[in-house]
Amino acid sequence: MSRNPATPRTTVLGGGAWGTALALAALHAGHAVRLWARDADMAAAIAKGENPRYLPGISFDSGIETTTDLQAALADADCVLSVTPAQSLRSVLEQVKPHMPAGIPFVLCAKGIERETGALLSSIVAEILPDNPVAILSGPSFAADVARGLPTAVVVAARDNDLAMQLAARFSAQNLRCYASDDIIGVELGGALKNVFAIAAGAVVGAELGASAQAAMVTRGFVELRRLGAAFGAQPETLMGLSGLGDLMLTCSSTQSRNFTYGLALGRGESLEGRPLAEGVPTAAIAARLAAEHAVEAPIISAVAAILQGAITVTEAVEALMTRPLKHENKI
Ligand SMILES: NC(=O)C1=CN([C@@H]2O[C@H](COP(=O)(O)OP(=O)(O)OC[C@H]3O[C@@H](n4cnc5c(N)ncnc54)[C@H](O)[C@@H]3O)[C@@H](O)[C@H]2O)C=CC1
Ligand SMILES: O=C(CO)COP(=O)(O)O
Repeated sequence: MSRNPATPRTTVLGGGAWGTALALAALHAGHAVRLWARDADMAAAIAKGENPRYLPGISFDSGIETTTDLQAALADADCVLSVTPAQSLRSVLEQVKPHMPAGIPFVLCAKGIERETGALLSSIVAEILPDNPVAILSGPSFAADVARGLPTAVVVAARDNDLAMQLAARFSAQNLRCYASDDIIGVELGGALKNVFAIAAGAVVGAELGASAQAAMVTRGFVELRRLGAAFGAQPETLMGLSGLGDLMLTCSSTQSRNFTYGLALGRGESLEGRPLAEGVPTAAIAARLAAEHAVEAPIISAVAAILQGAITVTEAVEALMTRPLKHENKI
């Protein structure tokens, strides 16, 4: 179907909770929206105004055009939002590459680091789609809140500040406020690593160690985020913002977070089989390796990785963290 060239034409890759919510947000911002889902039933349901698997109980405006055909999805797009899980990005990009219009922004909305290589997602885009500017959309934003039209603020980062401003304006609408940033690395790291600390915070709560321990875990996790940020060249103030402190506040304290509830299950000793996507699981392992390679002290990230590997228990991890050598609080 041809679309009005004056209307922003946004293509969303991914028919999960966040892809659906962002497609709706783009629709509400006045865009013509096409959503690609690999699953035909999912595509059909979203076109009808529901996503019973990932956004149960929420019905929304139909008006999102859906397809399982990637070429058709990308045909006349002028901006692409990439909303499949972090570990699938490389394979999705290989499929996207032959059909991707040159020069249009590719906006990453997943939160994670590639498990196999340690590559930041933006560098995978730069490698596979060298002719498309990459941007990152991140910040404290539960899909269900955005799909319900509740007020939410996020940040959009691009290396080129003008592009970041254009994208922030493009996706802002009455109840979605987008700030701009030129710090891709900081925004990316904040989004990826908060998931690891959400697992840690959930584990503390699940093990009934108390609200004080939860606050300590999140605060010291934030120190590790700032240390890794410094090692990777992130701007420190970025991590004090929405994709950093803001997303830690949200996901380290709410049972709406899949990473927090994954940690809860860990702390309670419950089964971890068949749980919803928890991006912090693969990211913890690779973040622990990256921290070691960059000589960054990151005992919480290492502890989460070791717990997930089955090498230590939550109780052992907390005991080890509590008995580390005493130190000055502000030595980043
Ligand atoms: N749900 C939320 O509140 C938010 C999620 N995010 C991030 O967005 C990303 C996606 O999360 P959700 O949509 O919530 O996950 P989800 O589990 O609800 O949906 C994931 C979707 O990706 C599809 N998918 C998985 N592998 C694929 C592949 N190889 N090719 C094509 N499609 C594939 C699945 O079929 C599913 O439709 C994650 O990185 C998450 O951290 C970011 C902000 C908010
Ligand atoms: O990233 C999110 C909110 O900002 C969603 O968190 P979860 O993936 O833990 O549900």
